[in-house]
Order: sequence, then structure tokens, then C-alpha cells
Amino acid sequence: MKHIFIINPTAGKYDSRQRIYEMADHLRTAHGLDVQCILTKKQGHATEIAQKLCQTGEPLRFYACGGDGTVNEVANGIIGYDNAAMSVIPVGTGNDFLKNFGGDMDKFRDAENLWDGPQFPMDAIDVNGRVALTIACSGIDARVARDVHKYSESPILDGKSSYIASLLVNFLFKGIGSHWTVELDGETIEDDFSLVSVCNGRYYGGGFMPVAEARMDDGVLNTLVVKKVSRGTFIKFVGPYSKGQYYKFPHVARCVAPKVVRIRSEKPDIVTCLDGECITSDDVTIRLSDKRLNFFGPAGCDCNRTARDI
Ligand SMILES: Nc1ncnc2c1ncn2[C@@H]1O[C@H](COP(=O)(O)OP(=O)(O)OP(=O)(O)O)[C@@H](O)[C@H]1O
Repeated sequence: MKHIFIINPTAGKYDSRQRIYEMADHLRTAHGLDVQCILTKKQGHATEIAQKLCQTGEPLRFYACGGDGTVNEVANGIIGYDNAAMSVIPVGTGNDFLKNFGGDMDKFRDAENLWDGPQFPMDAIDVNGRVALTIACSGIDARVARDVHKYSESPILDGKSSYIASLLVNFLFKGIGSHWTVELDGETIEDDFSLVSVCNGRYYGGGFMPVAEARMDDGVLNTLVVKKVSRGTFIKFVGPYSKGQYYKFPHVARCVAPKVVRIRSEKPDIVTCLDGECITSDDVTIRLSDKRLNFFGPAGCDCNRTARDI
């Protein structure tokens, strides 16, 4: 078994390379493991590295060292390969993926807790052939996520404050709704929408939680469809929405669990964020991936630790 640390040197506010090299060295010396550290060189590189290694057929354990973007890229590289599994060492700005594990998040910071941890399958979301693990959102929340990196470079803003800054700018200057045709299995709705959030997990945007009951291994994608609303309603809605209380606004938000969600627009104005990484198109199809992700974590961890019933 090989242990591969894929390190995004640009993730997070501080350089974490030295700390990761020390952890990797410790696994070599204390446990005699075959460990390799690889730095990413550009966006998308983590997927290329992981996929190439998976094709060798060797048994592999990957450690995505970065934020949600790095986690997403490694997942896209390994999903579908039986010989590979992944975990995460969080050194990013937001690390929303690991929030799903609740209080166990801190255990992921040390590879000593991970290298022989249990492996389990997790669901994934397929978005036009690309994979998201936590949430695939389209609409104002995706535009906010696309712009959030501009603000997260500020030394005075943490993950959540950067998200709020981006939300305010989009809300005040760029408008809330988009005219789309949304298909939820057989149902077709043409209307103005604020957002469509397809949730496998629960967190995005530095800790916002659209659907608290979403579970990451139940084969269900909880999908929140929010029609265009006035600025006044949006202001009242956003707080409860961020805490999984969409059901307090039944005239605005509807939560369903379709097998396939398709969004179409007359122009390429559909911004869709997959775990924070954004694509823009005029036709997006989102469904449960037919592949599951092999994931490993600290003993006793649970990707549904923070899930709740309505
Ligand atoms: N060497 C590199 N140079 C520039 N960008 C890179 C490099 N390696 C990876 N990236 C890109 O950096 C972006 C940000 O990475 P990531 O999301 O992991 O960190 P973060 O933004 O600090 O964390 P989070 O998304 O959790 O807030 C990703 O889009 C990734 O593709």
C-alpha cells in the first residue's frame, strides 16, 4: 500500500507544507510506510496526479492536503477506482467538507489518526460528468461562492466573513433571480429562481447549512429549490436558510429528492458550484453519481455526525 499526500501549496492563509512533510516523515519512520508527497502546480493538477496513480492498479491511500477545492479534485481523480481511497488533511480556508464529521474534524489534522483508519463508501453528485461531494448549487449562492476567493485573500476576513462580504455585493449589485427551466424528474418549471441547491452533505460557504437532514451515504440528494424573491424576503430568508430552516418559508423554498435535476437557460448564465469550484453553462444535469467514493478517516468518525431530522 502506498500513501500519497497531494498538497496544494496555495490553500489556506498559511504555508502548511513543512507540517505535512513532518507528518509524512513520521509515518515513514514510526510505521515503515511507503509515503510520497506531491505538490500541485495548478488548478486541476490534483485530479491528474490522482488519476494517473490510480491507473497503475496499486493499492493507494490518498491524503488531500488543502481546502474543499483540493478535496474535490482528488475525489474526481480517484472515484471509480477500487484500488484507491482518500482522506483529507484540512489546510484550506473553509474546509466545509470536513464539517460534516462534526467534532472529529480536528482528528483529521494529524495523519497519525488516518493512515490505518477505517474505509467506507460515500455518495457523490454527478454534475455534467464531474463529481461534487457535498453540495452542487446553482444561482445566487453559486455566484457568491465564485466571488468569495476575492474576499478570502483579506487578512481581516475569515471563511464566514468572506462569504458574507461576497453575499452582500451579489445581493446589492447583481440581482437575485435568474430565468430558468428547471426539471425535477418528470416535472418541468419555467420561472425566475434564486437558487437550486443539490445536497449530498450539509455545509458550504464557510458553514452555511441549507439542508440539515442531508446524509452523505443514503443514496438521496436533498434538493432545495428557491424561487426568486424580493430583497426584503431574501434578507429574512437567508438566516434561517443558513441554519437548515428552509421549511419556515414554504412559499419560497421547496425541498425535494429527485433522481435527476436539469437546469436550462437561454443564455450561459447558470453558475454552478461543485464544493466551491464553479462552472458556467446554459444546461446543467445533476444526479446521484453511479460511482461511490472510497473514503477513510479516524476510527469512529461519521460523515453524518452533524445531520439532524427535521
Ligand atoms: N499550485 C497551485 N497554484 C494555484 N492554484 C492551485 C494550485 N494547486 C491547486 N490550486 C487551486 O487552488 C484553489 C483553492 O484550493 P482549495 O480550495 O483547496 O483551498 P482554499 O480555497 O484555501 O480552501 P477552501 O476551498 O476550503 O476555502 C483550487 O481551485 C485549486 O484548484
